[in-house]
Parts: sequence; structure tokens; C-alpha cells
Amino acid sequence: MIHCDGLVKIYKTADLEVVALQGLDLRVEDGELMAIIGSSGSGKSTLLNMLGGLDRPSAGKLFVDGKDMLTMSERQLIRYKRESVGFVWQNNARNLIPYLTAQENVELPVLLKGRRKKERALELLDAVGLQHRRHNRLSELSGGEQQRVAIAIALANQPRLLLADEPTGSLDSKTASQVLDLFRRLNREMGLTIVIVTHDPQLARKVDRVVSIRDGRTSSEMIRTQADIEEEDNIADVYGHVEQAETHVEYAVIDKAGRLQIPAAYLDNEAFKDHTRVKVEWEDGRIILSPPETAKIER
Ligand SMILES: Nc1ncnc2c1ncn2[C@@H]1O[C@H](COP(=O)(O)OP(=O)(O)OP(=O)(O)O)[C@@H](O)[C@H]1O
Repeated sequence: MIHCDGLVKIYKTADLEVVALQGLDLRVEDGELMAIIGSSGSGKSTLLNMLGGLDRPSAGKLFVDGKDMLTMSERQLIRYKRESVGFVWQNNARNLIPYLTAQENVELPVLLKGRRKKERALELLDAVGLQHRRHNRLSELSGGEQQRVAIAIALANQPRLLLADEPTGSLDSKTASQVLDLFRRLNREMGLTIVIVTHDPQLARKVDRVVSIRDGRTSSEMIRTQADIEEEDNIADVYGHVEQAETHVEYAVIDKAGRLQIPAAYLDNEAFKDHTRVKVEWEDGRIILSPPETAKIER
């Protein structure tokens, strides 16, 4: 679904150039549910905007659903945004009109007419479990319900790809968890490919794969193991919490030049802190990284 190779995005302002993506590689398969995490300013939203056709990459390769996002004409881009991709944002105001009912909000983007438009809106509200609230104005719905309306709207024209930017950012943890369950259901039942951008590492346990971005590049990946998918319901504790380490295996990404980014959390460990080198050894088919034996030096 997504094939991104050496993607670069440079923002030019009057006297400054910001390199937001510096050669990012990413592949997302059809029907995947995955998350992109990274600290503030790492380039997550920039990537999402490129994937959604809201902005153009500066260089590199980006194919989404077989379409070349660098060479697409303006007309093709408008069509792509309307038909191939759906968006969900953290801020509901960006998607919804408060004085209209849930149903009226969902009808707005549906490209059908008359009775079929209404039927489609009801179908969508049903898909997100909100048929019973269809006559309520948006202002009468809770944050989680509003977010579900936003998801119904994003699905209006049957996109193959759903992009969500901090979709649970303004929700409490229980409501956030329900919204994520909905994403999982839509992914499984409709085969929808879903990419969620978030700050929240806890979200990792809800998705199959989590890609970390650091300084505009992919740095590591966490992949949920098959056994964990099957046992998923058994390994949650009484509060529904699941330890991330139990469900995912972490991979560091090696780029084409053989560069490897070690996840920051490992390097924050006392043993590695303040070193600018690590000792590299080969042992029994493993590459072992350890702190240098000498005193802290090497700057
Ligand atoms: N329109 C823009 N013009 C200039 N610089 C921009 C623009 N949009 C983003 N940037 C810069 O690009 C870099 C990446 O920003 P981006 O918004 O993609 O990060 P992010 O990981 O989504 O951050 P956050 O989690 O805070 O939303 C930042 O240094 C940011 O200041």
C-alpha cells in the first residue's frame, strides 16, 4: 500500500530551510494496522501529510496505492484525497460541524444523492456503533463519540487507506482504548489499511507494528509476534494493561549505507551514557554492542 524510499521534505521559509524528512524509508502492506511514533518535531505529521497528498515531498520516492505522489497532477491529487484516503485528526473541530446532527455531519462528504446518501450515512454510523445517536447534535456527544463520527466521515467514500494524526490525543485512556478497538475492528472487518501517528507508546500494544521516527528517518520497529496475537486476550492484566515487551519484538532499522540507530532508551542507560562509541563484537551469530572498556573519553 505504501512504498516510501529515501523520502525528503524540506520546508523553506523566508530565511530558513527545515529538513523535516531526511531520507525516510517505509513500507506498509495492504491491510496493515500500524503506528508511527516519535518525539515532537521528528517528522510524523510531515510524513502523514505526504501520505495523504496534503503536501508534496521534495525528493525521494513515494508510492501510495500504486500512485506516484511526486509526479501526480493537481487533478489526480484532488481525486486521490477525495476517494483513496480518509483522515482522522486529534482536533474534532477540523472534521465536524457542532450544530449539525451526527447523521447530517456524516452525510456531508458522501458523494451519493438522495436516499442512497442517507442509507450510506446510516451504514457508516452503524459501522462505528453510533446509529442510536444519529439525531444528536455533535455538541451533545462525548469526545469519544465525536471521534467515532469523525471516523465515520473519514470512511464516507470507502477509502483503502485511513490516516489518523493523534486520534486519541484529547481523549481519556478508557475512551482512547475504545477508539483504538474500533480501528482494529475496521482493519479486520473491512481490510482497511490504517496508519496512526501518535506520541503515545502505550498505543503500541494495540497495533501489529510500530515504527519509530527520529530526526526525519525510520529508526526502529516493534513487531507484534503471532503467538501474542492469538493470546492477546489472555495476557492483559486486570486493568487491561499489557506489557509492551510481552507483545512485541523490537527491531532496529539498518539503512542502505549500513547505518543503524540504536533506540534512545537503550543509550540512556548508565553504562552507555556519555559515550560516543560502543564496542562491537561478533559472537555465535550475534552482533554484541557493549560499553567501551576504557574510561569515558572519545570526544
Ligand atoms: N509548514 C512548515 N514550515 C516550516 N517548518 C515546518 C512546517 N511543518 C513542520 N515543520 C518543521 O518540520 C519538522 C517536523 O515537524 P512535524 O510536524 O512533522 O513533527 P511531528 O513529529 O509531527 O511533531 P509533533 O509530534 O510535535 O506534531 C519540525 O522541525 C517542524 O518545525
